Amino acid sequence: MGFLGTNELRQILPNCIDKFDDKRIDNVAYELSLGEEAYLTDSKSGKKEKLDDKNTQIVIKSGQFALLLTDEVVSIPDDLIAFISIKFSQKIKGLINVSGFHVDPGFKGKIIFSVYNAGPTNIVLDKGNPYFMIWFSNLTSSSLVYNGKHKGQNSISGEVIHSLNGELASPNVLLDRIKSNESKLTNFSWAAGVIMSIGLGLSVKTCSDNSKFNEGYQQGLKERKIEVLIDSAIQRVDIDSVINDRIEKQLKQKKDDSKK
Ligand SMILES: Nc1ccn([C@H]2C[C@H](O)[C@@H](COP(=O)(O)OP(=O)(O)OP(=O)(O)O)O2)c(=O)n1
Repeated sequence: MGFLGTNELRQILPNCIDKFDDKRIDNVAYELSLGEEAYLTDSKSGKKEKLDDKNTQIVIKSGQFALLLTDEVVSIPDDLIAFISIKFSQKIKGLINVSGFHVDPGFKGKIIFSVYNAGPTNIVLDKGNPYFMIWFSNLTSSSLVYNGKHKGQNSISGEVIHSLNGELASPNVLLDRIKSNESKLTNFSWAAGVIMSIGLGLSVKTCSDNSKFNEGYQQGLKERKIEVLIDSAIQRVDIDSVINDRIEKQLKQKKDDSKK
């Protein structure tokens, strides 16, 4: 088993790649480009993107997955196996090839790359640009040829998209949630602070009202005690003797007056 070199690629690839272009041979690899379909996991519509002359770009946001369909239909000869990857210029930005790395002998169809943006920034890809690489290797003996469900694949199937549906706990989504929870917590702290201040003010006022009431009550109690004391003192004085005393004084006065 050995990888095919540049000259061997030039000989066999015109029969293996439907849109073969000699300029796409890159040493011992061939460059594959982004085709007409892509699916982004943060798609609002939940549908795949159709790329054409007007809609030429996709943006894979940081922390998002995407499915990318190649422009080329690849036909692997029965006596070869191929290996696929993403070019370094995209990898360095954080684009990771999550999907399989091999293409079976006898496979024919477009390749679907499942990728993840593990980088800190959005990654922009253009239709028709070469982002992928494929290497070919011969086998040491003959093998079974591929006859599975991906045979003849020409688009990103609903089944494949469905497998990526659901909530994606990407770092960016989590970061957004943390930020939103932080701002909710700040608002809650403000509201709690305001409520606590109002409560504190009310309880201080209630305490002061209570102490004023107590003061008034004690003062009233004192005055009432004094009234009771005065009343009892008055009651103790003998009213009759006072009246008698006055009558006697007046009688004596009259007597004195008549003598005169
Ligand atoms: N990123 C990739 C990787 C592989 N393939 C194609 C080429 C392979 O020959 C074929 C089957 O690969 P696997 O066996 O790894 O995939 P599955 O297990 O999904 O398919 P199957 O059930 O047919 O084995 O899928 C593809 O289109 N895109």
